[in-house]
Amino acid sequence: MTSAPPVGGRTELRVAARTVGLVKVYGSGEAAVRALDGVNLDIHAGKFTAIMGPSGSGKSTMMHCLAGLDAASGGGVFLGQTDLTRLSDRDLTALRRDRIGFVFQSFNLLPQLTALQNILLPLELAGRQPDRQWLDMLVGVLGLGQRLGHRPSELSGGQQQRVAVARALVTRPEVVFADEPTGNLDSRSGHELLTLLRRSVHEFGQTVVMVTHDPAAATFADRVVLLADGKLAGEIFRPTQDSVLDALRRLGV
Ligand SMILES: Nc1ncnc2c1ncn2[C@@H]1O[C@H](COP(=O)(O)OP(=O)(O)OP(=O)(O)O)[C@@H](O)[C@H]1O
Repeated sequence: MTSAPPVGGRTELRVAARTVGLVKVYGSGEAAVRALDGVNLDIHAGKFTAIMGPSGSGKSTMMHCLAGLDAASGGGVFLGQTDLTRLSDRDLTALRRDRIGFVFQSFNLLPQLTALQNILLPLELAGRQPDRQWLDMLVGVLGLGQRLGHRPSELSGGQQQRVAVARALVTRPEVVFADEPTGNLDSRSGHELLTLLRRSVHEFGQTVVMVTHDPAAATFADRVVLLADGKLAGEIFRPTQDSVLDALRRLGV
């Protein structure tokens, strides 16, 4: 039986999520694709981690496995001490609802709900009451106070993305996963969004994991983890645009 390795360890960093020998194979026989090939990765709690690498290197697969959206083919995936590979579909759904936040590139807001209703949806699904102070703070920091009664179609792309961020943070999840969160934004809105994610980490202790192709976006992270061909291919602490570009170049991007 796989059990969660001790949290902490030599670096004194707390571990929010962890993969142990993670393997993910799509398809079977001749058509099988080994998207992840034995990845051991710790996601540090209260830190902003970016996952980067060439197209097809396994970034989205990694994130989907970590977030319990995709089942591992082998190895372990832990959120805190919980091994996701041992959970039933029902328990995984509850875990995603109660312990994880998501920010998708396409926002995924419900069009018939107002901004506020979208933000509160995860709490409603979990049968929890909003923490009024936290909600007010999020809405204030995100500059959404005047827009709470609007539907997504009445909001700009940047505003929609801020609603999506508020929705991801409202439950104070153990980890927020962001998949190319700036992909559909102009550069100013993208910069604002990354600043918000970074503030949620450094001011509120949130753990954030982001998949991105953008070296400028990666500089908002505390650490960049590089993937190539489904394997870990390095990491950069306190990334700069130059150090990220160098690393990507070495990987043939
Ligand atoms: N549902 C699937 N069925 C079959 N193969 C898949 C599936 N999803 C991903 N793959 C394959 O797994 C590998 C890793 O894909 P993944 O989407 O994780 O890469 P990525 O690094 O996120 O790529 P990109 O930067 O292009 O988004 C690729 O070879 C991809 O074609």
